Amino acid sequence: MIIYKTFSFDSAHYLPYVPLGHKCGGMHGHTYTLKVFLTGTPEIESGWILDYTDLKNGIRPIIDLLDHKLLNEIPGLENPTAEQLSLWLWNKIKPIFPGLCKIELNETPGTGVIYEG
Ligand SMILES: Nc1nc2c(c(=O)[nH]1)N=C([C@H](O)[C@H](O)COP(=O)(O)OP(=O)(O)OP(=O)(O)O)CN2
Ligand SMILES: [Zn+2]
Repeated sequence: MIIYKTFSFDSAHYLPYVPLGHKCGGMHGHTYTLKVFLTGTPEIESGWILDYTDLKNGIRPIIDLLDHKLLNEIPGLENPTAEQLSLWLWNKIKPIFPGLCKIELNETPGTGVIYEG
């Protein structure tokens, strides 16, 4: 079974390696949406895989590293494409929640990345 929780954060970025004149070369912002998926078996006593509140409390400090920040200034995010941000998020979340099986990161409502490790 898989549970998930959705998070949102606002960040600025620019993409340093796009060709001259590309719209993403200049600084701009996105409201990112992150869905974190955990796989597991519901415990007999609680009936859940993990309390959503514990998931929220574990992910929140990671989101706080990104929210209202310039992503390019964060170590490991010097080229903050959605793909690189997904990898960065995976590497932060997996040690805390080993059941992590997928993340879905939307940069705009219609574009995003799905990463399954
Ligand atoms: N594979 C990727 N392509 C692009 C990325 C990325 O991270 N991975 N990022 C960008 C830029 O961040 C850009 O801000 C987003 O581009 P786009 O989706 O085109 O955004 P728009 O809001 O302009 O979308 P429209 O649907 O055209 O309005 C670019 N590419
Ligand atoms: Zn962008």
